[in-house]
Amino acid sequence: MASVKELLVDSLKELVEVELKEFHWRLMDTYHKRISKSEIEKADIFDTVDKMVTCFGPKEAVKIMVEILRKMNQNDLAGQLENKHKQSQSEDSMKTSVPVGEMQNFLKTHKNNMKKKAKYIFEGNKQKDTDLKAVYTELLITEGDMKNVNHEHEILKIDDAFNTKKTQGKLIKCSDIFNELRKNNEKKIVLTKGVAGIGKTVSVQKFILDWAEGNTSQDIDCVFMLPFRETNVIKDREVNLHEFLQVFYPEIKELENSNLYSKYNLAFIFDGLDESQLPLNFKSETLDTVEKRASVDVLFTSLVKGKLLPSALVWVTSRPAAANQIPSRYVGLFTEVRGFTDQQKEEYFRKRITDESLASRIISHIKTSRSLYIMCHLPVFCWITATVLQNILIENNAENISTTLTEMYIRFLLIQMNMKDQKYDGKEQRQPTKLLHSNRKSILKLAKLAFEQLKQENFVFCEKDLKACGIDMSKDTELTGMIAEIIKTEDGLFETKVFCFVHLSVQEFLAAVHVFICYLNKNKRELRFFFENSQNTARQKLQVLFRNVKLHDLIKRATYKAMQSQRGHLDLFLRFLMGISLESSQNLLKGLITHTKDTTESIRQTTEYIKQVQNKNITNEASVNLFYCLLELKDHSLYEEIQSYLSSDEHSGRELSSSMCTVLTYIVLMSEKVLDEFNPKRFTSSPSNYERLIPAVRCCRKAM
Ligand SMILES: Nc1ncnc2c1ncn2[C@@H]1O[C@H](COP(=O)(O)OP(=O)(O)OP(=O)(O)O)[C@@H](O)[C@H]1O
Repeated sequence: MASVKELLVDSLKELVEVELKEFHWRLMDTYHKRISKSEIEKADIFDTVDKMVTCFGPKEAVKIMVEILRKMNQNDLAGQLENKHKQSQSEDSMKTSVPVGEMQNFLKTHKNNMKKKAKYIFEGNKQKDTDLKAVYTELLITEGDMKNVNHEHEILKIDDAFNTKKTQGKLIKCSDIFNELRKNNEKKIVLTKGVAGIGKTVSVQKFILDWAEGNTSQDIDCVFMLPFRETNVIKDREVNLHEFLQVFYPEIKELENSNLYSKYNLAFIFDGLDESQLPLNFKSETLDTVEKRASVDVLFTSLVKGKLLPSALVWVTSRPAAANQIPSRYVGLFTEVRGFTDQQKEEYFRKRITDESLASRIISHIKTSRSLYIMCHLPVFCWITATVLQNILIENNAENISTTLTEMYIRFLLIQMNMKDQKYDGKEQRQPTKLLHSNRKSILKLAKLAFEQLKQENFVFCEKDLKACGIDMSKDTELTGMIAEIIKTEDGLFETKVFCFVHLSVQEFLAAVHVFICYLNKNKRELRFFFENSQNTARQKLQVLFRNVKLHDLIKRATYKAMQSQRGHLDLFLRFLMGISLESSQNLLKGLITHTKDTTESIRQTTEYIKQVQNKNITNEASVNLFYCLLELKDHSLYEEIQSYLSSDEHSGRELSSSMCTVLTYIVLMSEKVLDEFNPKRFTSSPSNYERLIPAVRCCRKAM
């Protein structure tokens, strides 16, 4: 039986040249938003069919062709196409072992299951799941410039670069993501980047919920959500696509011989590329059939390349540093999650905290602290802040509220420990030092686990990994609130449980706690990771063990390691490590740490060092991360310096480095303030730096 494409080609072959022209004109007239004019103008019948199928999917392409042929009075041709398509569908369904009714049942059940999963946000509290709709606040997502993501940008075609730049900055709703992709061109993957905790996973969840509730993207029959952290578990297996999906969706087991992969519109969402342990080798073999087995890496790269299931849609999310692992030539739409605007921050707190007066108090409190307010553009930080401040303000009306990200995470740790004690051990609320002291062993074990796994870029662990750090699974309460079981897989007779931290940022925070405690306790063996490199001789390795490790040395090495990391997996860790070194943080951690250390001089040296690095030519991500590191050290001087450049008409008197230009742009974007006039010449005279300032132009009334 002929394929859909063959049926479509056969129909177009019947048209004479002028009729084909009319067909193209009608197609463009109605669907110009989804298919580009320039592509269709020069297309022959084969190109036209290919474009239609890629753009609309096979079923919809037939429907559209029938509709246009009817408008052209080609009723016989339209009728023939419709009948042949129906016939081929019923023949197909007879060929498969799965009757149509059963398939429809599966699709319905799957949609329902996806709805149930997407309904709640995973915040580590099994007893009290957070309802997505109750707290979901629209996020700022913009169409970005792939050029900024890909290191190979020099080889991008000029017209590609122009096309992306033209629309740069356009706002995109997560529920429209695939509609936007299809408007763009025939490439089928969306790549969304965003820093840790900015709301990538929640955006994906919101898309799924909207789809599963029948509100958007109803042309997609089936959506599969595939978090990279979970796919890592089977990364070494050889599987075909069906077997791969079955690991996450056991309900598709019976559909192996069905027409699910050939006749239905499918969307695959791969969340968290930065957590992937796949080699992502796009130059390796390519798979083009569902039946053949290959490594998970080949399956994923073939889907992205559009060779495996060419009409399926793919959405990949990633933290910025890892996003460049997908070559830009496969990306049809590139978006960036930018977090909450000032208005959205407020909206979030009002949704999350139902007691209106408490919400108002929290909002006004956050507004009084500059760094807290800036940080709150990160939704994850809003969540932690809401949890912490709610607790503090309800409990003891305290006025002295911490302001750094790190201090918020320490308080979050205290809240989770307190909740655990009250729930499982029936203990009354206790004073923080006592609370940390009594949970010391558990926290130290978790912190060790966090660091051990972070070093290896591992974000999911099995019972064996927990045991290696002395965590006893039978004492389930040890894990409560900070770590959670995510999946259970059945491997033959054995059941494997897989765990992860409640949020990746919690793992990064605990890893920093571990490293700081090792520094305090002079546990040099544990700190070797920062001082060693592969070229070290055995003697040099031994020297590390005898060296007196100074805090600013350790931080310098950690900064270097973080900037070396391809996937940026140490960025947040670095911020926490700096934050913990402050005396105020050490005081909060009393009970967990046995003694504190005066770190004033080390911190002075560290801030100086960061400012030196900021003057060098470093990546955008490193610039922004180091800017945050300074805020973590409660050093607001860079922030204030940049504000002064923005508010004055004068030349700053200082030529800003490329890194400082990035930070300036970042501050302008985050502050939401519309500048009256933006004149890059005030800050820099280097044309290459102007490029880093382009996004800031969006936020001003007049740009020079
Ligand atoms: N749009 C939103 N509305 C309300 N809360 C949100 C939103 N986006 C994120 N959050 C909150 O922030 C937390 C972190 O978000 P999410 O897990 O989506 O971040 P992420 O970008 O995927 O981070 P990572 O790269 O670390 O995995 C969520 O658990 C939720 O509490």
